[in-house]
Amino acid sequence: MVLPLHLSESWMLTLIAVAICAASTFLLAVLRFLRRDPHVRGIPGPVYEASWLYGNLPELLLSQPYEQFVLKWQRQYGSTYRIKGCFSEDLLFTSDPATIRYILNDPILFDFPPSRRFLALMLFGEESILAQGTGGKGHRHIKNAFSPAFSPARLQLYVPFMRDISRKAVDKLMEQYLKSERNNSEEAVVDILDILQHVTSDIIGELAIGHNFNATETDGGDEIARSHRSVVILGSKRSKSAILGDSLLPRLPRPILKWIVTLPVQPFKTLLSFRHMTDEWATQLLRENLEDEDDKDAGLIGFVASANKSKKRERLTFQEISRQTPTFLVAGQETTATAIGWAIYELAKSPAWQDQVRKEIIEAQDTTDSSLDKLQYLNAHIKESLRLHPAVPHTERMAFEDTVLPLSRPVTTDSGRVITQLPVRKGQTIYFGVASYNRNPSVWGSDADTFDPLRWLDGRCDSQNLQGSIGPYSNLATFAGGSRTCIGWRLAVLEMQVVLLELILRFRFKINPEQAREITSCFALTLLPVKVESGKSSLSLLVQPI
Ligand code: HEM
Repeated sequence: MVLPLHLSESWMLTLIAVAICAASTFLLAVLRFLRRDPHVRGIPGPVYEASWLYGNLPELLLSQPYEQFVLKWQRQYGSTYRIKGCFSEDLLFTSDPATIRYILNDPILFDFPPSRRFLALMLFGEESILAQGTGGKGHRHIKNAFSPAFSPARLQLYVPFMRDISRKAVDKLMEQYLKSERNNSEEAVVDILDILQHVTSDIIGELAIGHNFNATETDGGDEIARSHRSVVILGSKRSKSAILGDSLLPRLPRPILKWIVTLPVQPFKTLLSFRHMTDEWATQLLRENLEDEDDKDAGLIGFVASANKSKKRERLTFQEISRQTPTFLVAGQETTATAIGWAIYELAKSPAWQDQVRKEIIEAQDTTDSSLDKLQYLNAHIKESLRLHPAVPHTERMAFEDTVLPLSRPVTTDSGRVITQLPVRKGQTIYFGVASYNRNPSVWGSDADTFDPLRWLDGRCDSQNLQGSIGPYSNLATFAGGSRTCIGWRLAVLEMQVVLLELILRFRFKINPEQAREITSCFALTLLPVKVESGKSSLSLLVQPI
């Protein structure tokens, strides 16, 4: 039988790709075996759940709730333990404040493993801040140039816009409420996840690139917003084969990889289409900015481009500016939607506390702009929510040289030796457990696992009373720290303040008793509070207008 040419070609290509992957799997397994680090291998950790092919990664990445295994392991083995990766690779997992500080604060010794940078490179281009290594000049150069665009004064300019979008979200919620069936208390079950995703999409679009996606009003927005959504959905699909793919693909030689990503398969098509679309948009935006001295409507990217024009030395290149467009859209949208979702979910769980937060907002004389920081209950709620539910629950670093990790507490190895520091070899992957650190009893006390916003008001979380201080915001690991500290953390907190304020004023949220047990934390690109049914995630709560 003769296959049509295009079909036979794509079959051939797929076969070659499969053969390459199989050969690399074998090579990788051999390499892993030869490079096993005796120090890390001797650290206690969960072996019983691990399979040779996937290691403990299915427990880490696919279990619901996400915390199920990481907290169990933390209780059992302490803040530093070993887990298994694909092909039985020894990976270190840590929530130890001393180790984390050491790792985050040395940008040359530790950075993303090549696999992470490769993903960013594919999706955003090599000039993206996420694709640049912290050991080189490029990362610092880009970060220094963009940081002023996220200053408190600059972000305040966008508060009226954020309020505007939040009020559109209120209207949308009301529309859905009116369409839904109500119970005797006039409450209706409404899924708030899509609305939050549209709100944060609109805000990041306007802030980053001065473009209104109009996602909240139109339930999805324009072509770029929809393409961005497809990327988020693609990234959130988790499975054992995705785990294997994530482990294998980035290790293939660059030319083979470049060829593989051009294969006519849907995931690559989605990624490339998003990249082309945002590239085109950013190019047009920057051209306009170059021609127009006073282009005030070009968002943070335009602000940086204007500042760049007046620089005599160390100017950013066109790509160094434009490639941050897709980076900010992806890094800043889903994360913030997730964070707001968790904050509303926690309010819904505690009606009395919710009333207290609302009362404070109503009684405040001034809830505009900078006065948002004075709303102590609202801010305590935001901090506690970010502590217990970090949108990025763990991240990875690789040691680029042999080194010795400090430990704040001694670890007893499998052979019974007590160690107070841990030597690791060049190439060792270390998981930084953000969620585990934020719930580490050695840092936050024995009730670290309990949602208690009052801990932020009674001095328990003052720096001098905590065993560790890591991130840029309230000693939380939520926005990481060191050279890869989240550039958008102030924006995220401001967005949470504005959106929550508007929603709390207009609606009362309650847990729907029928779904109370079904909502769980699910790691799908970010850590979401959702019920997953037939592949669709939802966060349905009982909503009642005030
Ligand atoms: C609640 C919301 C957010 C959370 C929890 C969050 C969390 C994080 C974390 C943990 C990192 C470090 C990643 C790592 O080391 O592996 C990071 C980096 C980053 N975030 Fe955020 N983020 C949030 C919102 C935003 C926003 C609104 C933006 C908008 C621009 C943004 C842009 C970035 C960028 C560009 C980086 C890379 C920084 C670098 O490599 O130097 N994030 N974020």
